[in-house]
Order: sequence, then structure tokens, then C-alpha cells
Amino acid sequence: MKPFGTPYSDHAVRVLLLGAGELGKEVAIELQRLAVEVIAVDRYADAPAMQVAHRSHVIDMLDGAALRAVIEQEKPDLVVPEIEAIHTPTLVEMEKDGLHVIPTARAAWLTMDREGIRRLAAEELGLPTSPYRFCDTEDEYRAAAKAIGFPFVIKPVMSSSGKGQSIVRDADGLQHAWEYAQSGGRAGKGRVIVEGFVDFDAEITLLTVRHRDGTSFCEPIGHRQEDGDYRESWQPQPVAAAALAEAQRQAGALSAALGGWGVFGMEFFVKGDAVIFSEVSPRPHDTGLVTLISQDLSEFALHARAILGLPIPVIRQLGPSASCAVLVEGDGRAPQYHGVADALAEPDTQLRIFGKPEVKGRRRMAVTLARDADIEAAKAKAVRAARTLRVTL
Ligand SMILES: Nc1ncnc2c1ncn2[C@@H]1O[C@H](COP(=O)(O)OP(=O)(O)OP(=O)(O)O)[C@@H](O)[C@H]1O
Ligand SMILES: NCC(=O)N[C@@H]1O[C@H](COP(=O)([O-])[O-])[C@@H](O)[C@H]1O
Ligand SMILES: [Mg+2]
Repeated sequence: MKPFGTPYSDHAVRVLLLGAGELGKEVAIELQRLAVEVIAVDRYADAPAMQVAHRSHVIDMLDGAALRAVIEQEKPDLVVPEIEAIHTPTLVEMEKDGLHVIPTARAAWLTMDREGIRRLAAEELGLPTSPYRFCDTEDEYRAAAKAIGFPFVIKPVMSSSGKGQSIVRDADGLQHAWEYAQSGGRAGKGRVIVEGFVDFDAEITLLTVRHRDGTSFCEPIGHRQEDGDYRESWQPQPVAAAALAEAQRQAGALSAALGGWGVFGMEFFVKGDAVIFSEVSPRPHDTGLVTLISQDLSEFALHARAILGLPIPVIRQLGPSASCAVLVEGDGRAPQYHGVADALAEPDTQLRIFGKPEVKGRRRMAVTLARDADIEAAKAKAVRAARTLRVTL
């Protein structure tokens, strides 16, 4: 790694963030603290990370030529994908010519499509997963539904945050779920995965950090999802020792197969001592927002350290903590946030307002964070803070 430099100078350490949402904003802040020059890219102007970056670009990141042009113009030391919706074949091509992609271009490519990562995890590495089938047509989908049985989950292969995803409980739900998957994916109509529904005791995100000195794990994060999108998360989620060891084994194997340095959000279902792999983000995870209050080094600080080749000698968990997503529904620009003072009135409570410029439909706009004597108290406090906020459009 070259020495750390000065932003706007020839010797600056330059990081190009592909995706500039709430997760990228926190990564950008951590990089800024080390005087790394941060360039944020997203599909729309004034995205959260753009507001704290040195410069920004608005491009269609699914357009390979546009992506190549911005990378060639900026010549970053590191390219840091922040979302899945990127033309990853371009990153794979450019990596051959020396571009450094976090964690690797292949990891970004494999995880942008549910098929790539599922086949690597289940078929190459032999990790336990839900039963699954990929389908391109409605006929294939109906055959998959029969083979896998109710209830099952259908998701577009290219989607995140639950977009286009449904749980189908009986034959009456088949048609609507198919149509929703065809309209909800980021690449339009097309391929879906049908997964057997896992009846889990708990689902966890195991933040796994690959860094210059090895692999470190954070305490497990528990979370609650609705419509495939995270609503609340907490840490530490109690997990039996044998199950935790198994989750760490699987996370270690998969992150090693993906390679490179950085944070991986490894999602697992836990049932008794059984640990079933769900999916992985080769980057900080939304449920990991809780680490902004629960750890001395948040997942964003850990990502910054790991990708810059810095040591992570210890990760300190600071006590039972929780996060609660603030979702806003409606249609409008430049929202206003009321009740912030009240939301922050209790001890050990924090708030992040992302600063997203508009809402169309339903959008995560902020998160509350709380620490308390136990998980239940922390969750209740984070929920109270979120309910105290009122957002007008
Ligand atoms: N096979 C399954 N069995 C039971 N629940 C499931 C299954 N697949 C998904 N879910 C539920 O839906 C949630 C979202 O699924 P998944 O993580 O695959 O979607 P996503 O769109 O990639 O979400 P994100 O981008 O937020 O991680 C899971 O966290 C889980 O609660
Ligand atoms: N589950 C993935 C996830 O949480 N990603 C986070 O949401 C942003 C997109 O938000 P938007 O849809 O409101 O623009 C992404 O940029 C990332 O920060
Ligand atoms: Mg997920």
C-alpha cells in the first residue's frame, strides 16, 4: 500500500464508491477520517454518500461503457462496490488490467446474481441451503413450485432489499407472486429463484472481515425482516456455541472462496444446531447498521480498515444494542424530519438521517440506534425513537 496522502493532490489515496446510499455514506465518512479522497457514484444526484464525498458522478452503473469511462477518468486506487446493481463484467475485465476491486471483481460479479452465489455456496462448497430451482418461464416456475412444495419463496435473481420477492403459501398465491417477481427485479422480466421456505428459529448476519492479518468475526446480529426488507436488527443475538462455530466455519469458507479484503455480511438461518446459508453481501450489510452503536469499530470502520490494508487487532462489542429502520411512504422531495429532539431524549440513543432527496413509494430514510441493559430493552428503545420521528414530504 502506498503512503496515505492528501485529498486533491497527485498522491491522494483515491477510492471510488459504486453506490452512494446510506451504507456508502458511513464508509465514506470513515475514509474521510484518514484523508482518503472519496469519489461517490450513483444513479441519481445528491445521494447520501455524495453529500460527504470529495466529488461525485451520476451514471447508470449497469451501463458498462459509462462505468468504464468514470473509472478511467478517476483512476482510483480502489473501487468499492456498495450495491449489487453494477455492470460487474466490466469490473472483471478491468481487474485483468490492474484495477483493484473490493473485495474482488469476481465476488461482485457472483453476488450481483443470486444464481452465481447460490451455486458457488451450495454446489461447489457444499454449504447447506434451502432447496432451490432457477426458472425462466412461468411453466418452469409452476414445475418448481410443485417440486419444492408450499410454502416457498420466489425472488428475481437480480434484486435486493426484498424487491420482487414473495412467500407463496398455496396455489392461490402462485400467479401474483410470478407477476410481482417479473416486475420487481432490477433487470426487468426474467429469471427467478424458487427456494423452499426455511422455518428458522432465528436469522443472523455474521459480519466477517477479511483483512491483512486474517479473518475476524463480529458477534452475531439478529434481525427481523418484513417483505424481504430489514426492519430491526440487534447484537449480540444469542446463538448456541456449536451453531456459532458452524456459522463461522461456513462464513470463513465462503469468504475465502470469494477472496480479497473487506467486510462480508453472511446471512444464515439457524434452527437448533443447524446453520443454513442464505446469502452474502461482499460489503457492509444493512442489518449491520446496529454496529454504529454496538461496536467500537462499526462495520463501516472495519471495511475501511480492511480495504486499506490496516490491522484489526480487536473488535469490541459495547453491549446489547439495536437498530430500527425508519421507512417513509409517499411521494415527494426534500422531506423534513420532526421530533428529532424527542427521539434522542433517552440515554444511549442515536439517529442517522440519510439525507435521501426524495421518496417514491416506500423508502428507508433513517435509522435509530440504541443500547441498553439487554436486547429486549435496546430493541424497545430503538423502536420508541423511530416512532417518535415524523417525516413530512
Ligand atoms: N428460503 C427462505 N426461507 C425463509 N425465509 C426467507 C427465505 N429467503 C428469504 N427469506 C426471508 O426474506 C429475507 C430477505 O431475503 P434475501 O436476503 O434473500 O433478500 P434480499 O432481497 O437479497 O435482501 P437484502 O438485499 O436486504 O439482503 C430474509 O432475510 C428472510 O427473512
Ligand atoms: N439491502 C441492501 C441495502 O440496504 N442497500 C443500501 O440501500 C441503498 C439503496 O437505497 P435506496 O433504494 O433507498 O436508493 C444502497 O445504496 C445501500 O446503501
Ligand atoms: Mg438478504
